[in-house]
Amino acid sequence: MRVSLARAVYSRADVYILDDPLAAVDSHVSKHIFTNVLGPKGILQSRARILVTNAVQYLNNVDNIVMLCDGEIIEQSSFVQAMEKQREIFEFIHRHFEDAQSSSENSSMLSDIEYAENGLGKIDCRNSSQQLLGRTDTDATNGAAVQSGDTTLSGEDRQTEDVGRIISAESRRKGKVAWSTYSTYVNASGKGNVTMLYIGFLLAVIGDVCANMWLKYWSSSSTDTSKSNLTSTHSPFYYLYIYGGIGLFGAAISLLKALVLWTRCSIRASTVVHQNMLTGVIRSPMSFFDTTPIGRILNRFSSDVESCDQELSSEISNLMDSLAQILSALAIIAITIPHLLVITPLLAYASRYYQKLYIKSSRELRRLYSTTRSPIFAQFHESAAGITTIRAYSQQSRFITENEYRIGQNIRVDNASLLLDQWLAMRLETIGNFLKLGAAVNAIATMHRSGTGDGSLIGVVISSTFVISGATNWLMRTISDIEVCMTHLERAAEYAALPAEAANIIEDCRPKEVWPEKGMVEFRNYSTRYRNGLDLALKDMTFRVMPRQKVGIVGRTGAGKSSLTLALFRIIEAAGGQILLDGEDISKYGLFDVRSKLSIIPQDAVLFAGTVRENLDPFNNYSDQEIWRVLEQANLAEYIRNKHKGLEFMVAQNGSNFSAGQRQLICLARALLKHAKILVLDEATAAIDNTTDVIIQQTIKREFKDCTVLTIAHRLNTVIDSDMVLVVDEGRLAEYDTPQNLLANKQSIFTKLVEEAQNSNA
Ligand SMILES: Nc1ncnc2c1ncn2[C@@H]1O[C@H](COP(=O)(O)OP(=O)(O)OP(=O)(O)O)[C@@H](O)[C@H]1O
Repeated sequence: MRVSLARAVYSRADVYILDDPLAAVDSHVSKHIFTNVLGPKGILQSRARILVTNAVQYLNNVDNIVMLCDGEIIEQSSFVQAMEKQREIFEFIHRHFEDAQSSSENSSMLSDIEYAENGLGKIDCRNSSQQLLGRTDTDATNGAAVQSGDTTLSGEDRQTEDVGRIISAESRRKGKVAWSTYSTYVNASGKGNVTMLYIGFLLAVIGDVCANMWLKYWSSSSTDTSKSNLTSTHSPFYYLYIYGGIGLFGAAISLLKALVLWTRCSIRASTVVHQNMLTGVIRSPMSFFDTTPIGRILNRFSSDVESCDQELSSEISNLMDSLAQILSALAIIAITIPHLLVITPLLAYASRYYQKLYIKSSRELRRLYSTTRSPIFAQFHESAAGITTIRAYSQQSRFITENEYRIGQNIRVDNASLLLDQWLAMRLETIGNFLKLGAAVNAIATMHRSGTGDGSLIGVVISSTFVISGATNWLMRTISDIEVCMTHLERAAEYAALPAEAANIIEDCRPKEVWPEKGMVEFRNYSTRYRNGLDLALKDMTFRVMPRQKVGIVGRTGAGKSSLTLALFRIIEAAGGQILLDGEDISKYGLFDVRSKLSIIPQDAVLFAGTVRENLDPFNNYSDQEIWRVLEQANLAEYIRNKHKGLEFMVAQNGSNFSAGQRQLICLARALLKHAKILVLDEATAAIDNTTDVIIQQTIKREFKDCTVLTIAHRLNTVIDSDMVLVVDEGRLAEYDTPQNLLANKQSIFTKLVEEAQNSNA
């Protein structure tokens, strides 16, 4: 968020629209942002600012407040007017402070600890608006303090960004395609299918030779009879029928070959290659997705797979056809004028020489073509995803230029490939012409020697040399194209062999159905990092959460709170130490067994394209009644009911037809439905207004009273009545105690966080 904000600030626009920039940051940072950037004395003071926010505490510092309800503006006024009129805005602000106070009052901590003693000053909801009205803006000292605090934060941030931006360069192999890639394709096609194809190929060669030899026999028998003035013993239909029969045989073989190739080998190979690739990517650890742009993955799944789907099979078909033509023509020459074969090795050698030169460049060019395509996909994906930002900053021309540049780079490679094709074609044509010349000279010499010469024989030989010339040309290109296509298969196979996460299920070591029965969570000297080469995100953490305890996890932005939950789900694996659930080390179980036992409402709530029902219950395990019950509990039932189609209402891709808050509520409903023994709430209500938040908090308390709940929160009021509070600081466990004890210690980080929250609310 801070990076987006910085980008916005430096765009120097006239109007700034800031969509809840304070939602996912702690109170310290949010106050800093408001004071130094968005507020009346901030950097943007001379610019028009439209701030979309739930952060009610800043409303007295804005010029105009617009309140929306059900898509309509229900009130619009300055803060002072709104307080005087005491209508919707007043009610909303009032409710916010009432809720804040009631959640504070609910907490045992607040009843035990004298707030006044800590110098925090209780918020009086009756006076809240007056407090807001009378509040002077952040003074210079405060601002300075915040600023000094942020210097460290910016430092951290820069460091984080540097690391976060590391995108691994796309690998590009060099040299020959390994034989293992060919065998991968043969195995994917199915060995039985390949054998059938091979037999079909041999039969096609035999059919071709027979057809040509029959033609020769036919024409020579008519020459013989005319020479000896005899009538042929067979009618022309005899020859024609047999020739037709051979032709039919050839056609049947071709059909069989095509069927085997296209309906068995090709489809099977494509399915297997795609499936393996998909499995490889889906099973990849998070570090892969962190370092691989989505466009690169899309490129492999589109153009590389397309090449396996379409090009490769048609090239194999071409290869078989041209090879069959060459072999049958060679067989005819060998039977008729064998000494002509002497020149064929020479010509074959010359063709192969040029083909080898060609393939070296062509293969690398194709690899380069594939790697220069990925940035086009990546940039296109990035542009489509950030279209609103691009338009808002009028950066269309920059993105178009960049797109053109990337396409240009790709076309340059394509152009070089086309030129290379012409280079090869010219050389192969010349070689073919030498063969034709050799055959013609040979025929004339033979006729000259014998004085007569067998016309039919010479005709067959010359036509065979024409076939050899054309087919050799075609064969050389096809061999090259197959190798080039194999570079795509090589790329696909590379994704199929990506390093995978731990096994989903370890058959020899599966937890009991009821595990974790109690819900005890224990971290023992646990450390983790996002990937090799990065600093530890969590360092030597040791703590224990007792069954049914409610633990609030707090800390500054970037302290490591979310990493803690990722570690629990084994999204990132341990660099040292252990995590135990009910005393069992989670690393010994398969990932499915661990993850299916936990529930999470994540910071970025994820919804999938499909119906509301599918999003809540993808495996169809629950009845409609149960689903409505959890929707009711999540305060969403009315909204979904109003959608007419109810549970069948379609959720758009990424849940884009739901607001951020509603997406979180659907995740809450999902967790309520699953009702796992351990629930993790990662800023689960960051995008939800305070009143709904209070309802949700009550629901969670009621419904998960028998469960262990770990709550990560920036709004401290949501964790202040937890059984325990765990403070994370720079990846370390800084404090772990009851909120009462932590607040009793004026030096504790938790006390400071609460003070900051109170200050920003005051
Ligand atoms: N995918 C990632 N790759 C590399 N480093 C990461 C990644 N995600 C987080 N980090 C780093 O790990 C550290 C802890 O981040 P984490 O997201 O756990 O913090 P947090 O306390 O949850 O922050 P916030 O309150 O903003 O959500 C930070 O230094 C962050 O830069």
